[in-house]
Amino acid sequence: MSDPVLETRGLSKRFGALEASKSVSLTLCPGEIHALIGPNGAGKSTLIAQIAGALKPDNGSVHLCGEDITHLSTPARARAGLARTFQVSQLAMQDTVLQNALLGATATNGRPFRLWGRPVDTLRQRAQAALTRVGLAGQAATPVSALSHGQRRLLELAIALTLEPKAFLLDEPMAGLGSEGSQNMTDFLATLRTQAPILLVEHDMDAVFALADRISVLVYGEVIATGTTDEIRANPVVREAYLGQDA
Ligand SMILES: Nc1ncnc2c1ncn2[C@@H]1O[C@H](COP(=O)(O)OP(=O)(O)OP(=O)(O)O)[C@@H](O)[C@H]1O
Repeated sequence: MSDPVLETRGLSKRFGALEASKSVSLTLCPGEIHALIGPNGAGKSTLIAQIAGALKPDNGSVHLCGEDITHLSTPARARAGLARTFQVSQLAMQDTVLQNALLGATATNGRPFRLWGRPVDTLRQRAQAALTRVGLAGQAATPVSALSHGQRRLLELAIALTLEPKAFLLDEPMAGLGSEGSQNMTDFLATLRTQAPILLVEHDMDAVFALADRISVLVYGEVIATGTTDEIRANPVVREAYLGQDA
């Protein structure tokens, strides 16, 4: 297998007596979608926060394209090519779709709102290209508050795209979407992997099993299994701990 784009080595995090991450080692390889699943409270968001730089691990390290990025801040990791979308929407509701996308593009400058060093037109083109990619080019002048929930999720992905990422961290992109919205998002993510590999945290098992090349199962902060969709479906420990007998 080729070298991983993103790798965690022995990430550990405690909240008091609770071990929310127990020496988690994962890889994300070029072109793949690696899904991270597990019951509520298993530690998925805690792990994503450590990878994105929002939470400092007690032990372990995070590597992007072979570089140790554990010491970098969240914005520095984003500039290095780690694009994260959030479980809870963080869009600027009163601003337009294009303004929100531009914010993502300017963030790669390291100097939000100060566009020295990079022509504004280039940033605008990059933002517009990302909106076209997610199908929101026609809504560029629309305030975010007027978008549907599904469109807002797509805008979050457009902002991630403006970072020209090396890897995507997607935390529950299907959350709050109806079945049609989930299907649209599933179709979109299937195309997105050609741009950069995706570490996908998701509760929607239909989407996970449709999209993932590999799945890791987290239970009580520990990866209890990693494998292909067929291997995970057939794993008796996973069925017992999470998927149930019907999977
Ligand atoms: N800042 C914190 N302080 C104390 N405990 C925390 C903190 N953040 C998370 N936890 C605890 O760590 C455990 C893992 O939480 P986490 O949110 O990472 O799980 P999760 O798998 O993402 O859950 P969900 O699927 O419900 O989003 C939980 O028991 C949670 O209560």
